[in-house]
Amino acid sequence: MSNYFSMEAFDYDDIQLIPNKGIIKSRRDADTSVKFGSRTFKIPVVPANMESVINDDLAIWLAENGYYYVMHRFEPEKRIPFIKMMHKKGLFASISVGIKDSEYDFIDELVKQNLKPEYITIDVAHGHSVYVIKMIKYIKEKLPESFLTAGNIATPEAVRELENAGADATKVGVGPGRACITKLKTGFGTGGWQLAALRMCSKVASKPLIADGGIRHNGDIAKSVRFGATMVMIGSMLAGHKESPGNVIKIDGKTYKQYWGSASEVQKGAYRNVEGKQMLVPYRGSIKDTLREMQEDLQSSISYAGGRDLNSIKLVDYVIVKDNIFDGDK
Ligand SMILES: NC(=O)C1=CN([C@@H]2O[C@H](COP(=O)(O)OP(=O)(O)OC[C@H]3O[C@@H](n4cnc5c(N)ncnc54)[C@H](OP(=O)(O)O)[C@@H]3O)[C@@H](O)[C@H]2O)C=CC1
Ligand SMILES: Nc1nc2c(ncn2[C@@H]2O[C@H](COP(=O)(O)O)[C@@H](O)[C@H]2O)c(=O)[nH]1
Repeated sequence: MSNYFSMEAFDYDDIQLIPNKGIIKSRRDADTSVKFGSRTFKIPVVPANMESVINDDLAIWLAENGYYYVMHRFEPEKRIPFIKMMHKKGLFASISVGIKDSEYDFIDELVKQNLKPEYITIDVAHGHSVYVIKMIKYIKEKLPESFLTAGNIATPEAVRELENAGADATKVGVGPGRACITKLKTGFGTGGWQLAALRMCSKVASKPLIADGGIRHNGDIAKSVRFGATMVMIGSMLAGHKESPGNVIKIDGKTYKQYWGSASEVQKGAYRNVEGKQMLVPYRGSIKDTLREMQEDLQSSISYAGGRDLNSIKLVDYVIVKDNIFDGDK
């Protein structure tokens, strides 16, 4: 068992990365692309696989425009038509599954229909579980060509066990999400120290990690890359767009969109094992502008890191400046 007591706990707001001598003439020369599975994507960012963040139209747009996506699993009967639709359009299919018995039938049905989604994500709250390990083994046996991500987890032990079971990537983050109340309801998770948890997991990971939850500023993407993330999953910051599934709400002349947790009462339709809430996020226009700005900011990060691509960010020094980073206005 690791000794977590001696671990330095810090989060995104406690860290600043230290610049190196720049070697590129323009930020436009910085390459933000990332390989994940057999494909290369424009930026290491993926919208959360939540019903309030992604839908069919957005998945199509993301796949067509060089971005990674993961469709949510909350309309299970639509997954097979979704895979067929994406493949008919010549696009990759990336779906989520759970671990209940019916999900084994779903995998069997994919095999029966010879449907091979390029990416599968096992999406459960407590990913370090014998039932997740069982599902990983089943999927890798039945659909060995699909790139399989498993999560969510919080510890190096979990990374090792899920990788050893056959996962091609693991997803780190239990409780740091904006719509999350896991930390309050259960007392568990990486809320408040997600970045340190990511660093700890990256020390043992031999396959890609996805940092999931807690991103509040574009600079947090570069910080995630510095501490070991290949991909960064984002919910609340990508839920307020015209393309986002939530309803538009106007209050006192300001426009918002609804964002709800996947373990919220709204999602579950019942108040049972609720670990999420519904909230409003500011309306932000088109997602393509937000993703473009994320790419530009990441290009600046690469320049400050003194390199030409994302690898340069992984090597920079950093300082911990606890409770000292303000946005200039506070
Ligand atoms: N990243 C995060 O911090 C969190 C994310 N979520 C998201 O909410 C959605 C619903 O999650 P989840 O409740 O796992 O989905 P499910 O309702 O599909 O539950 C997964 C399965 O695991 C069982 N289970 C056993 N222990 C736990 C546990 N501690 N937490 C959850 N399930 C457990 C459940 O049984 P039973 O219901 O009978 O216990 C169920 O069979 C997912 O999309 C998940 O990613 C939810 C919470 C935290
Ligand atoms: N504890 C809970 N976590 C949830 C729930 N629904 C989603 N999530 C996780 O949050 C991230 C997104 O985080 P954000 O900080 O970018 O908003 C998402 O990918 C899930 O891992 C929930 O109901 N409870």
